[in-house]
Amino acid sequence: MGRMTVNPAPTALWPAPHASGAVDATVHVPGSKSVTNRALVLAALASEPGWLRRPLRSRDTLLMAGALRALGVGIEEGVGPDGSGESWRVIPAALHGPATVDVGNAGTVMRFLPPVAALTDGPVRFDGDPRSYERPLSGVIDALRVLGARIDDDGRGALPLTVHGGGALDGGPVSVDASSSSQFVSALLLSAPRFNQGVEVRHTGATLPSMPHIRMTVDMLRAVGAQVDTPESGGEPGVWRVTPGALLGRDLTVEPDLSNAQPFLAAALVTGGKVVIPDWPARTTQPGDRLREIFTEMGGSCELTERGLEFTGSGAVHGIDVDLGEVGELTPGIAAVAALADSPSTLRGVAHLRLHETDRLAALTKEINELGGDVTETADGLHIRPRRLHGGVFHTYDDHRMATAGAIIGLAVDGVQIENVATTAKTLPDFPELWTGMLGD
Ligand SMILES: O=C(O)C1=C[C@@H](OP(=O)(O)O)[C@@H](O)[C@H](O)C1
Ligand SMILES: C=C(OP(=O)(O)O)C(=O)O
Repeated sequence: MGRMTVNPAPTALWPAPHASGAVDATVHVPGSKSVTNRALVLAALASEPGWLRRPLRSRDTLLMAGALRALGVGIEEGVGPDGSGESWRVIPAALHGPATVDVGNAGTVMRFLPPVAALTDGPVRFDGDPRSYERPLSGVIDALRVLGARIDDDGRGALPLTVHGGGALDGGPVSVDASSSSQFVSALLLSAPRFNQGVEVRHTGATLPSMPHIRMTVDMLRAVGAQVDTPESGGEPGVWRVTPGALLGRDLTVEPDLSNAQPFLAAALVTGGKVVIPDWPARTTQPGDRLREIFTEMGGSCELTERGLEFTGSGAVHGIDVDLGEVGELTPGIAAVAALADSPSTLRGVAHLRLHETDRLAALTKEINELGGDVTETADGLHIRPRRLHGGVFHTYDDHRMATAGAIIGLAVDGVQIENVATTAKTLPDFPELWTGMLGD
């Protein structure tokens, strides 16, 4: 079992609202973290300014924007060309060091930015939350060294570290074991159009999690004019190639974060109610789109209409046996629903979650069991046998998805208190307001 990160500061307890009946609400979910942070990097590396509309403003994306600004990129508040508000104008500029980057505990910032830093003309120091020192990064560090970068770290292949930008990077072929995080592959691909020789990334590990997130990287690169060859476009299995070339400045509207839609859909499922999520994309690479299928198997039904995704619970919640390797970030919310189901569940393919914001397998097991549940860890996931749960404190370990998982359980179980609900600010700062708004609708 891995180590759970514990916030040493005493933090407030949030009484998770108990649902008195079936929810019936429309919830506007803010923009996708994964899309916003990729769009910021690509816009910063482009050869002309671009627009980002309805960007997510959360801890992870503000850290990304702050880091790019520290490297010289202009990111201004603005009104988009169509007059809509809530936009960022990204103005690329020569990338400079020295600079300091705070990654917080954002996987996207700690993995996507070292390749960008290698293109600057000076030292860029990376630091972050204590947990960021424990999260895997060696795939990015080792690969960048092979591609020509100079990096000082303390020998652990992790944060903190300094990338000594040389004004350019050779690029070329590189092998990486991305079995601990798909973000290693995404990181190398995102900056590769700016490497002298582009990149050829060959994944060498036995497994590769979160493929939809790699597809998101490829799609977004292509949308700004990059040439990318992938295993899916007829290339070799496990090999991605990016050709060097200039990137376009685009006008991109960010989709709602479908993984952050999860607790609201779960609310419809566990209360036998209905939730509508406006602007659910008809086609997307976001892993949260798989919820339509997973939560249907668990007892709900859904329909994409002109109002958005209309999701309805039947009143029954069923267990599920599912491999979540492609959609690991959905695991905490699925585990919460599974703990309230009428039959056991097996969640598989997510061993790498032990190195996410916290050890999510250990944290879910401990917190659900402390409310009276019966969860056991397996080598790559969880067995969940539903039991009658009781109230108590649900600890979050600085993990936004633990907080939302606890809130789902609180809908059905009286007296659940979430410790440090404010940790949802990592990707969804408005969570408590959206949650109580949904219940009051
Ligand atoms: O590239 C991305 O935006 C992400 C990739 C996934 O990371 P891992 O492959 O490390 O699980 C996912 O869990 C994370 O929330 C976001
Ligand atoms: C794993 C996650 O985040 P990160 O981008 O920090 O890896 C997550 O949001 O579930």
